[in-house]
Amino acid sequence: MTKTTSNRIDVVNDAPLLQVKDVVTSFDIKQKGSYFWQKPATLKAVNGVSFELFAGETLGVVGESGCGKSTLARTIIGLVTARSGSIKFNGEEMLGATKKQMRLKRKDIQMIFQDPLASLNPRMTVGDIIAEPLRTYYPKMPKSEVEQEVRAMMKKVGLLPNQVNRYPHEFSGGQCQRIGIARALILRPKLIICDEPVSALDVSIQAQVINLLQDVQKEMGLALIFIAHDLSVVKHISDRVLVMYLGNAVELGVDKAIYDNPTHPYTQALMSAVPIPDPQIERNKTIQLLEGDLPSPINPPSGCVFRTRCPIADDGCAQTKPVLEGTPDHQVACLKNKVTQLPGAVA
Ligand SMILES: Nc1ncnc2c1ncn2[C@@H]1O[C@H](COP(=O)(O)OP(=O)(O)OP(=O)(O)O)[C@@H](O)[C@H]1O
Repeated sequence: MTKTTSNRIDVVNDAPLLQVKDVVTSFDIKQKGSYFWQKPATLKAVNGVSFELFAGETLGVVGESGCGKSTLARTIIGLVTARSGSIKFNGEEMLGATKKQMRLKRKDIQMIFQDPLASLNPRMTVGDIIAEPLRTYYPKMPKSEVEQEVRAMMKKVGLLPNQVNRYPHEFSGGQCQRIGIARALILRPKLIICDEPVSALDVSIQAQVINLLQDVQKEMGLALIFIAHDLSVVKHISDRVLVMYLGNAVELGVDKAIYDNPTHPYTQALMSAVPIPDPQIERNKTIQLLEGDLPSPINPPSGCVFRTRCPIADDGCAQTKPVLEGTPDHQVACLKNKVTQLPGAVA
């Protein structure tokens, strides 16, 4: 796979399509062994995350399991409600929007899920699955037009239009993900949130699905939020990357800054595990292993949440919580390591 150049579309005034500011999403958790009169504990799955996304741009979101990537995605699309913060889409606030307002916005924001087969209704034909959003939002659209749209979309995503009456179980994992993509695209959204869209697929199929996403992104001017464990995949597809740890954004920057100059000790550890195509460099590199377990998000460490596993933390890191700071192209939330712009590191 070769890296494509940025798809970002410079819109009037360069206004962001999506503005996420200080978003906190928490869950009330009844702890094991607690009495019924005891208040549930609060688990902050997303703890004050902020970023902006522009039309046509791809933001990769990385971090180990349980760091809040999916909850962030589900909060943006409105499947869970944020406790506080602001999420603006096209300049309009989505938090606190009425159901009717939210329904209209949902037309422009779609989601693709990790398990392609499980995310499709097994009792519906592929044609009905892809057509469902059209029927919901345009109930008066003539049947023949719906059929035409569905067949055209199947073709666009590499499915045979004559498979329209088949059921999801008759398709491979990669084909099921194409069905999910067709369904997400049928309303011509502006943003697609892809939550680990290729993790469940064979490596050989992953590249096909990613290339398809990139092709439709270019053609339709889509913005993508791409959540993944595989940092190589994120590098290939992203214009910018957000690194999360225990519900917090610890580093945010253009892909070159994050991959060539990882600055937060957590990002450095993640990046050290990414395979390098040159066998000699790969053989000689040191993988930074993270000591200790991920702390419980119910009882996170004071100050910097990464300090309990950080090789460079000192007493000060327990006192002050770092915030993202740096340049527009590269920001880091660390009290010890600050962004240094390497000559030529950032385009
Ligand atoms: N509905 C829920 N109720 C209670 N806790 C939840 C809920 N959803 C997520 N969590 C908790 O929130 C934290 C973040 O979970 P989330 O699924 O967002 O992380 P993730 O980074 O997407 O992980 P993964 O990569 O494994 O999907 C975890 O501690 C998880 O247990």
